[in-house]
Amino acid sequence: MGLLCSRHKRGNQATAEENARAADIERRIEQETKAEQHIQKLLLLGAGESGKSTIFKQIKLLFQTGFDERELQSYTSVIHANVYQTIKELDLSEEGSSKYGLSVDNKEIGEKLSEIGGRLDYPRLTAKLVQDILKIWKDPAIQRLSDTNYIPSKEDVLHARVRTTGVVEIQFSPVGENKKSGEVYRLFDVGGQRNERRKWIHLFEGVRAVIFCAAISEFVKKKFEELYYQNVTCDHQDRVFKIYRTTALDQKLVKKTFKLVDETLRRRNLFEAGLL
Ligand SMILES: Nc1nc2c(ncn2[C@@H]2O[C@H](COP(=O)(O)OP(=O)(O)OP(=O)(O)O)[C@@H](O)[C@H]2O)c(=O)[nH]1
Ligand SMILES: [Mg+2]
Repeated sequence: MGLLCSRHKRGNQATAEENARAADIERRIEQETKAEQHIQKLLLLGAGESGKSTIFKQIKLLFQTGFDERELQSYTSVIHANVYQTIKELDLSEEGSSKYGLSVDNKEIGEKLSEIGGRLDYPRLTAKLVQDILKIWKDPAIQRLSDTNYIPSKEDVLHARVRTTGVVEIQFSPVGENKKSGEVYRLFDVGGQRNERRKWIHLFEGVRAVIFCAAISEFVKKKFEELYYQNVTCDHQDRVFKIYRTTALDQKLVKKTFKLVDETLRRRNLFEAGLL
């Protein structure tokens, strides 16, 4: 833009100015490229609902600014939508958690209603069914969410579910007990739906590590490892293959896991630089 605007100026002065500006832009691009080189890019991959965005949110909470009031509030509509979408899951979630699951007495009703909700033709609404619906409505898990003053907590946001479309990124430097790692990471969160693939595939080659989110059994882990080593090409021999088990909802565990990822990558960097 700046270069185009100065076109109307006449004489050497304008040219000198233009040259200076062009040099300045070039210097800035160079600086930015150099700075970019220090950033380690990490890509979160995995099927839909495998917890990629949950990890992304945890990283934001752990190593970045977290959620401000507005962001928390913006999740209210998501959480309310989740209630309608997942009344079924409310009764199946973790034992004893009255916040995210229906109370034990109401589980059976929850199951019955969600089964009815899934039918193609609904039965006539009887007095008994209305009573059941009222009971569910009064459950603390539901009441809490319908309070007019309700503002989602961090935990609620972690439990909230929105399908990701496109690519979302965050840049951070992990902080340990009392010090920063020194590494700067850029984490990419992408959609797990098949039709999202074309939006992130270009990132694949440029990333330092792929963090694969999946519920993985010992058997699948072995198979995965076998396949990886059978298929690794010369170009990717410097890629590290490691499996860490974590629960995306458990902040402490995610922090520990990320520290391990950070350590592995830092050691790898030193090794590649010939320092180790
Ligand atoms: N019980 C349980 N639920 C989890 C765990 N991790 C994530 N969830 C929940 O499962 C859902 C996962 O959703 P996301 O993190 O949005 O999944 P995603 O991989 O980003 O999905 P897409 O964006 O559609 O590709 C959320 O409702 C989470 O709260 C976990 O370890 N245990
Ligand atoms: Mg997602």
